[in-house]
Amino acid sequence: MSEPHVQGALRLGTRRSRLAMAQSGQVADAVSQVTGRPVELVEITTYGDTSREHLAQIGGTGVFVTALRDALVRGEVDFAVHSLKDLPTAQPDDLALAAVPKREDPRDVLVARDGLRFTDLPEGARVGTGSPRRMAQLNAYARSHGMSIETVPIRGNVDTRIGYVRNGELDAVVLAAAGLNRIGRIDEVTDFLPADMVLPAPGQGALAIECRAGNTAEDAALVAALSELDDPHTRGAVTAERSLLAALEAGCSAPVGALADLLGDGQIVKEMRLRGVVGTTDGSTLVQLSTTGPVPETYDQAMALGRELAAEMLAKGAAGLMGERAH
Ligand SMILES: NCc1[nH]cc(CCC(=O)O)c1CC(=O)O
Repeated sequence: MSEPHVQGALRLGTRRSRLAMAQSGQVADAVSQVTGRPVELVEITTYGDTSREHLAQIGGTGVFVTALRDALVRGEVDFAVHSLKDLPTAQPDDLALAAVPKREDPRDVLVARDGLRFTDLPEGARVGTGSPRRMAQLNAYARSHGMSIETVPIRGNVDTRIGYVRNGELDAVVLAAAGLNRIGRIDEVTDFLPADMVLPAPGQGALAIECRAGNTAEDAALVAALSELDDPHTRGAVTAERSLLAALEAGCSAPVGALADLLGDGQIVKEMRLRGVVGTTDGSTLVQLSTTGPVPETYDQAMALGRELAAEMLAKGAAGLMGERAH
């Protein structure tokens, strides 16, 4: 049940987690600025928040998103903020991805005991992550560098995960830099994992602002107002990354990493590079490829880059490495 809302206020549907509240609060301020209207937060519980199952088992795709989308479609809220990496690649017709604001640091990070960096982890170190993508790449890195680590499937919110390190159950956990930044805990990072070691999830570090697609004049006006918060560079990059994911027919719990970035000579941007990886969680097999093309001028061109890389990855056996569960 939502409270009767303040006259003129926009209702922002949000999950209750600290991360969701932090990112919704930041977007609420920005939306207030561009629309001149107050924004009120409406808390919504999603299946991903209440289920104790491992994400990979409950299917991953969309578990954090569905309840927010339902509230949007029912008209209980006016817009929602998602972590883009949690958003399924198929966009429902009745909803619009009105804005993708400028992306934060897309990297994964390590929070380890005693300030340890990944390469300093001792023999047999227990590294917590519920993500098959992170497991695959960290285990592959460890194998090829003569390290022995044990990846331990965990889940829970950011506080819970860091708690496993603080209480000594695990030597380290892997998280997204962006999430830690947003909740003010970036100081606890002991190692920023470079993209050539661990490619982040497609869209990691970016937010998505979603609203109804605009069947009424009011909805259309909101799409237009929210689109002022869109960052075209971020949107181009995440469009390529998500196109790769979609073309691999993988969901957000699949072991797929992707990152698009711009390559240049000093200030002159020359090309967009898209890197992608898929692998088995034990790290014994990885398909990791990169492609470059002209900086896309349209989202169709960005999508074409993603599809092109997906085709190359599929030709190298990527399909056989997906659909695998966390354990
Ligand atoms: N799957 C949960 C989730 N969704 C978005 C983020 C972090 C913020 C982001 O990537 O934008 C996280 C936590 C994490 O992976 O550490």
